[in-house]
Amino acid sequence: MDSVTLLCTISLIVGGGLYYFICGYGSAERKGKSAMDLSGGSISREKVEDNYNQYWSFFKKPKEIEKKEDVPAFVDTFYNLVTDIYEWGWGQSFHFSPSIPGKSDKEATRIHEEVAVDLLNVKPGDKILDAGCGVGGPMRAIAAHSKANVVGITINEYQVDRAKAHNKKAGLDSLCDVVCGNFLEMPFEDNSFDGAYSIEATCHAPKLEEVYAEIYRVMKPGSLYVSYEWVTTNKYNGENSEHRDIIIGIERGNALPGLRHYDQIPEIAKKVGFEVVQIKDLAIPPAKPWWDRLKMGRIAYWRNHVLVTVLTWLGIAPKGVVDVHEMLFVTADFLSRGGDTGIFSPMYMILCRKPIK
Ligand SMILES: C=C(CC[C@@H](C)[C@H]1CC[C@H]2C3=CC[C@H]4[C@H](C)[C@@H](O)CC[C@]4(C)[C@H]3CC[C@]12C)C(C)C
Ligand SMILES: C[S@@+](CC[C@H](N)C(=O)[O-])C[C@H]1O[C@@H](n2cnc3c(N)ncnc32)[C@H](O)[C@@H]1O
Repeated sequence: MDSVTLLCTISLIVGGGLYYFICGYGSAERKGKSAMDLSGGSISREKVEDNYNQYWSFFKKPKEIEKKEDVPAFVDTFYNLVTDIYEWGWGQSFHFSPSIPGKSDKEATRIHEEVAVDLLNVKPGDKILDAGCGVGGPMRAIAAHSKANVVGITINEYQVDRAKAHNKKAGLDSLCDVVCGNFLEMPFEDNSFDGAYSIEATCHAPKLEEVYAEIYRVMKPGSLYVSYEWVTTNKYNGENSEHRDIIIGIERGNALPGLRHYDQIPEIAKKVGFEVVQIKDLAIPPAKPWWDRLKMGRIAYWRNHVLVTVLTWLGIAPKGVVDVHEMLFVTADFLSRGGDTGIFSPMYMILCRKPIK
């Protein structure tokens, strides 16, 4: 073989390998978003790093994030920064679910979503609300399963565009609609929904009573609302510094203005007028650990870290994406520790009814 042929062969092998490493490798749910597409959502690429620093500045002045009016902007910035990385490394459903032996992560995710809508007793054609819908993974599973019309709301405009594109691609745009807005003041009529749900989203509200009251307002009397809440459990001890570190780590890596204890959830629901029909921590055994998926992904996260660093260095990914990825890397560890110690659950389920007056 002459040297030119040898060089071409080596370049082909190295190039092919690199292409597979960057674009091809990954589980089924990761396909669709490649590392080459990582962006800062609606933020222009030169401002990603600044916005990441701005996100952290909220935690330097913790009182800031207690101000109701500042929280939506802080959450919006967070989702501009993380949405692409979530889709690339997790899929279109931005939540956890208990592991199910013999089922893939994708199947376990879908089952967790279907459980929610099954609790709502909705009929085909009913109109239901998804408060904090992300890029619509749950919305599409729920619409396909129940044949209900789902209207999602998210504070993040980039997610609205992503969700609409996914709905269309899945052929579900006639059942699914998405609007950009704040779930603390929704652009919907009183008593207009036949049911409502939120999956790991209301934890972003500075005051849970405000989002519950708003969801209550738009629901028809007699209809049901189910939420999967992020909470601390009875195992959490505020005097224990390890516990405190884990919870602070979870709050900071997930744009949370402050985690609530699970006893507060039904109290708040009753305060806004709901009847509490059922409460259950879906993370409790015999449910299998929801954090197994995070732990099992560790090698892939290292690979992702290398990839994101190289892509930023080459100028393909915007500056700042490496920092965001690193923040999520650290968060994954805090979340796993929250699961291992049992002090935290991301799936405290509450089912409520708006009474018929
Ligand atoms: C409900 C919320 C989000 C929950 C989860 C969907 C996300 C929480 C932590 C995220 C991730 C952590 C590690 C990332 C990894 C380093 C990267 O290489 C690929 C993406 C991750 C796995 C990422 C995916 C989404 C999470 C699991 C909150 C915000 C209320
Ligand atoms: C972790 S994601 C979950 C998304 C979706 N439920 C899922 O499981 O894929 C939280 C969602 O809540 C939305 N959210 C947070 N605060 C909000 C607010 N004030 N108004 C509207 N949406 C909000 C975010 O934009 C994001 O879409």
